[in-house]
Amino acid sequence: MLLLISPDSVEEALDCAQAAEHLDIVDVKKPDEGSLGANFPWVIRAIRDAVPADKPVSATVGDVPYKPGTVAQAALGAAVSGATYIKVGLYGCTTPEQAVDVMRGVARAVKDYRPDAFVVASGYADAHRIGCVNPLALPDIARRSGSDAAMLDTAVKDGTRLFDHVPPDVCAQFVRLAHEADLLAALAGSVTVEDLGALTRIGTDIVGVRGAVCEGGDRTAGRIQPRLVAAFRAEMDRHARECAAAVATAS
Ligand SMILES: O=C[C@H](O)COP(=O)(O)O
Repeated sequence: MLLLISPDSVEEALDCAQAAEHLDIVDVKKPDEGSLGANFPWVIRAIRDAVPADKPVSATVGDVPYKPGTVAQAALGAAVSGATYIKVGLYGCTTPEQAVDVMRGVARAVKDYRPDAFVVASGYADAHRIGCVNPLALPDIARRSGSDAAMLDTAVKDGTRLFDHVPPDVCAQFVRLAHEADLLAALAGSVTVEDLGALTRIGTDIVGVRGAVCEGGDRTAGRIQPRLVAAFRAEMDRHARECAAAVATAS
């Protein structure tokens, strides 16, 4: 499982750089503009310059409306600024067709510019609270639009977590659907170390985290702490070892 950490500024990205050996993807966002709030192009550029060259930089394009042209242009802006993972939160899409429209535009805009870019279609585990597409529709939306990964995050950061809205067995179904479509499955949403066992067992490819590695567990007032990133990674590695041992024993 890959670890994606979301700094909100160049300063926090430098903290991530200190913990670079423990993480896999640096994900630029602006949490005060929403769950997948988009940051400024110059912040993405500065963060790309600040983190080691072998760490991919991801950027969120926002909790986007159903405006395929606008979103495609914004996604290209993130790619031009140096992000190679482009994450789009399909907040304003109420049907799978709308979501496919948006993601098709994003995939084309981004991959015409940079064919090796990685496009992530993100829905929300608490979609029922905001009226957007159902979480289990995401893998098919990602497949039909030419995206590379299907993701879930939570839209409302009120202390509830991914599994409060989409229990582990349904997340497992999400991962299965993504894998059947040849996509990576990414899961996030106030994930804590307590969730890592289940996330590992169900075969999650990417876990996205911010709050759990911020001081006091506070994703808005707290700042990312390199020691918390290291501790989180150590727990991920422990679960990966336990899972591998259980598989070996069973076979
Ligand atoms: O992409 C992942 C998000 O940054 C998750 O943030 P969170 O762990 O604070 O919900």
